[in-house]
Amino acid sequence: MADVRMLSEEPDQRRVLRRAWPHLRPHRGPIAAAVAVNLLSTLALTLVPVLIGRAVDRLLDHDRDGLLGAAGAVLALVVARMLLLRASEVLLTRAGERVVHDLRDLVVQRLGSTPLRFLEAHRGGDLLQRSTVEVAELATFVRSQLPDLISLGGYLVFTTIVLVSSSWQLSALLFVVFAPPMWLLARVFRRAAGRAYPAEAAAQATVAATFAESLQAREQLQLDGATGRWLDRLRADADGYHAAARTAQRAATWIDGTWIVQGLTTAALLVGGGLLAGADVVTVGVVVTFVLASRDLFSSVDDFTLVAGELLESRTGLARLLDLLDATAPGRPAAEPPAPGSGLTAEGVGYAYRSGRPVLHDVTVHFGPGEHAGIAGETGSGKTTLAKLLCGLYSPDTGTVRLGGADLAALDPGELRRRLVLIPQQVHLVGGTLADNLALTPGRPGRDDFARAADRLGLTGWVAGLPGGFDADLGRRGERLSAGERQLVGLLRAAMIDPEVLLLDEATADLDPATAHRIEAALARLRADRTVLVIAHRQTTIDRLPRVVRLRAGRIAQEEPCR
Ligand SMILES: Nc1ncnc2c1ncn2[C@@H]1O[C@H](COP(=O)(O)OP(=O)(O)OP(=O)(O)O)[C@@H](O)[C@H]1O
Repeated sequence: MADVRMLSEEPDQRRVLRRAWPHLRPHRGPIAAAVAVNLLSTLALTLVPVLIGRAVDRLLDHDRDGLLGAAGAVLALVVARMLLLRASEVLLTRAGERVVHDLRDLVVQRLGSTPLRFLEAHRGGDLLQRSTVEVAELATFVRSQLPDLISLGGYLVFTTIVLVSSSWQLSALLFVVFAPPMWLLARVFRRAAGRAYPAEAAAQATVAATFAESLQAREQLQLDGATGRWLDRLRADADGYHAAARTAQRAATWIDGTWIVQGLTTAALLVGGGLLAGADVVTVGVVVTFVLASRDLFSSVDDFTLVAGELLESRTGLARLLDLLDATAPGRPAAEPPAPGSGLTAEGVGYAYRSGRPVLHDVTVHFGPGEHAGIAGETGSGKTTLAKLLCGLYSPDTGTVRLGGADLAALDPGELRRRLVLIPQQVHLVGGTLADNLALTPGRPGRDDFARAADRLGLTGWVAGLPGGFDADLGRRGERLSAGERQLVGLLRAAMIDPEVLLLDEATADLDPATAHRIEAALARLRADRTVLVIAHRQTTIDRLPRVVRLRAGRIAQEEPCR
């Protein structure tokens, strides 16, 4: 079995920003502008305590004009800060939303074109969590926390510069009393949160996956009377999530220690500042500036630790999303499309769903252009698997499938889907009308195309018989149609795509004679100028086919002579 790159529950959290850079680069201009405006607004805020300190010194000097000037400057700074902050929030949210929007598009596009083997190897809930919940959380972070995070970072830098340039002695005192314990607390929090948050995200994904599975398997679970046991599993997953969430909560309590450090620092500043002012080393205004700025600094550090928690969570989500994007990145560049009309060939093809248990062995078979043939064999002999390999839905583990000489694995996926169409046993339909389902065909076909396809396949009467015609509501996932009727929808889609090779995996469910006849008649009309391969499950079909390739336990057993 060819290796599938499995996504880890614990994503690679190193160099997340560098890995995200290719997705940020197209938006670097708006991001840089938003960050610059945000930093300007932060600078305005940082200068307020300095001006208040100056105002206090003017007051003590009985300098009335100086006092009024400082007070006016404070007012102007506050207004400027408000306007700049608002502008930066709008700019940053706009730029961030664009990045998230593009990421969402990309993940949908990658999941749509990634090999089925990758999708089958992962739990649906996990992929759902990464491609929807993780993206939504990133969008929330960009809208609500990212502007704060940038302001806080800027505020810490600007305040440090202002304080050091006002008094190095008080700055040294502030640094010695405040920085080491805060650094220690931040380190402990980071270590605890670094483990707890990914574990919480993984446990949440497990609950989503089990829940999604229970919806898919609900009928079978009820039929088997296994609902109780399944509930036990759901409960165990929920307990796991609960425990992981509590650990994450405990990690967050380290942040409370910052209150004690803040109280100690204010006391130290008041005593140290008082002594320095008494010795005329600094003015009273500088002490006021320090006390005010340090209070702002504390609340910034508080906010920073809170936002840092959100940042770590969002970083985990972004890392999980980037892992998914890396794992689903397109492979080698597409090869030149082959000229039409050289037929379809499997050369020494082997395939295994699970390691060491191949279901196809060394299958070599050629179907010429315009040939009408069947693939038959007992249940489980590998007919459906061969059909999926012949239309490029799966890539073989060994050997090659070629269309007119070109390896299907190297063809552009769009080209592949236009030239080879497989109608499976169970055609999957989406909730909505017949027209909604027919519209899910390359080239954005409209009503006229639907009507032409129906006319070409002799299905106009069948469509007219549905309540509402093309507007007939097919129910959730098309459940109002039988397996055979779903295949008619598949044939209508195929008629619009007009592929070079059409593979039909006959529905195994019992078809009513009218539907069986409609499928046969539609296939006969579709045959002209194209290779049509039928995975034949019914003897009546086998009897009608001009050539039948028979599989036994994954090998070509015999070819029945042309009739
Ligand atoms: N998605 C899958 N994962 C694992 N094993 C699979 C999967 N699909 C098919 N198989 C196994 O591969 C083997 C071949 O299955 P396949 O569906 O190709 O046979 P088939 O001849 O089309 O059978 P049928 O006539 O019942 O449709 C079977 O043993 C089946 O259990």
